[in-house]
Amino acid sequence: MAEHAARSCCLGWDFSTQQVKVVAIDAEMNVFYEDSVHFDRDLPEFGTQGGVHVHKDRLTVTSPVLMWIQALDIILEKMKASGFDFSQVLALSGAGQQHGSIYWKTGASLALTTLSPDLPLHQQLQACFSISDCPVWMDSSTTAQCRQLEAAVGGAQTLSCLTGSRAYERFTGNQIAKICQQNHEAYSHTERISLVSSFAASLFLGSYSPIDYSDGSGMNLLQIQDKVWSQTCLDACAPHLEEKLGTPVPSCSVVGAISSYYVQRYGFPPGCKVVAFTGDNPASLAGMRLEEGDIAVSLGTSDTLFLWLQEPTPALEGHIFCNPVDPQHYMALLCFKNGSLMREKIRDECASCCWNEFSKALQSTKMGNGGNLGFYFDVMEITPEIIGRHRFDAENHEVPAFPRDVEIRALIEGQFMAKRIHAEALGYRVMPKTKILATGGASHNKDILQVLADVFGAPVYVIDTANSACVGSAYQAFHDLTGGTDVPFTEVVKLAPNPRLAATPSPGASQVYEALLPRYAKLEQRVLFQTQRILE
Ligand SMILES: O=C(CO)[C@@H](O)[C@H](O)CF
Repeated sequence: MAEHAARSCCLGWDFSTQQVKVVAIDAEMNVFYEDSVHFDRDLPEFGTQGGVHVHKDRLTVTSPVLMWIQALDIILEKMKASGFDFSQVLALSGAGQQHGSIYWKTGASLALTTLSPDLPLHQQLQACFSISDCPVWMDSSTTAQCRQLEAAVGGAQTLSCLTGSRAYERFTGNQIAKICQQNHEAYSHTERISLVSSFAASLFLGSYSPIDYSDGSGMNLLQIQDKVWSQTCLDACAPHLEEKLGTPVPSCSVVGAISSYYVQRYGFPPGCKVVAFTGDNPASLAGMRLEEGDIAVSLGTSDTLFLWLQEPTPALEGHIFCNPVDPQHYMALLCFKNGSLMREKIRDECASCCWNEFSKALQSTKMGNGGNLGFYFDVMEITPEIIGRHRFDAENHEVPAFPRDVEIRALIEGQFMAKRIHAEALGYRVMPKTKILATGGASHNKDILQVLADVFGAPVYVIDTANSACVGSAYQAFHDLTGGTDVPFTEVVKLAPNPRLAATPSPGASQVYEALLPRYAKLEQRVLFQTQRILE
């Protein structure tokens, strides 16, 4: 890569499932450098697939912590070889895949604080971990621990109100409980437990970084209203846990200056600030510059909704996290498993495998689809737990089939009505200034986006979120440089490129869907009840 002109900047890191990524952003919010190290391709000696090891039980999923450290060594050397001017880095922050946990062995802090600039990190830290293969978010082996935790606090809804989510297998508290129960020797020789985000921050700090409120909200351990650990949850998971976790901090906190290791080995300025790292989804919310009342819809293999909430109503579906940008507010995450795979199936069955035909069907059918409603879940849905295809006519009679064009509209209207209904159940409300930010594969189809705008009654914008977690982390670094919460985040990032308007609500859309949404909600409950009876 060409020699870079010296310009003050911030770095944004992302320690994601499959790679470590970095972007450099200048004061005009331009991304002028990006790089990545792909675990499977660049570190084949660890033998991961998609950055993880899926164990024989098909439930346990881990990643080797030394792989993450070696990836950081490689990416820093790549930046150095490319002539990147580290002396211009004013601050850095980052993100990590949520829920993963790292177990620092007793005495590891000494190695972390006395790093020699003559050696790479991985050679100096290889004896610092009591668990070498760390559980990550794809793990689903802790169902027993989830039930124990919910029982200890008084049930799933109580846990959700306390920590923002009912117990989920991937959530860190349940993972720690499993390690404490099944590998107590390792647990007792652990002096610090980090999330992937705070682990990465610790590498740059040269000491243990605290866990931030947002990523800490993904553990089933943090009281999201008071922003302190729930002693009941800690005690239910493992003994002496609070001392191993440290005290959580606001997501836009400076946690220290960069370790002298990076000053001497790479030329970072001694005053380079390290801003608390957070989870990849909270960082993406910052990267998409979501504001109060906005909603981000990622239309991918599974569909994910990011919501900005002032007053959340925790439920048994979805997740409420502390907001990474405004410590007084919250964010929510809703995952819908039957996303683009379902859209592609109906395209193949009803539009001759052709997106243009699919779009023509949406153009030729009216909003509300003549009262026909459909539920399309070829794999067990997460939100809510329904499986199968269920179609209803205008009189709520279940019918075996729809004409092709009606089927296509019923799929898309149903997917978006479900999103609105479950978002509103978490406390979300469409506001006059609401923007919908669409991203992911299906956001390239303007007819699908038109239905999204009509169902929500709000304008739809499209944004590129390829590096949203990295970019959001760099924005956070800048935010802290310019005064932290004293200066609105939106003010700091106002020069960033704006999203493109793609669709606005059709005339009469709100009347149509205000009438249809309650019907859809009632029929969803009916189908949910049917599914639960079948599964019993
Ligand atoms: O489990 C998740 C969120 O709850 C995933 O989005 C991970 O953060 C992906 F790394």
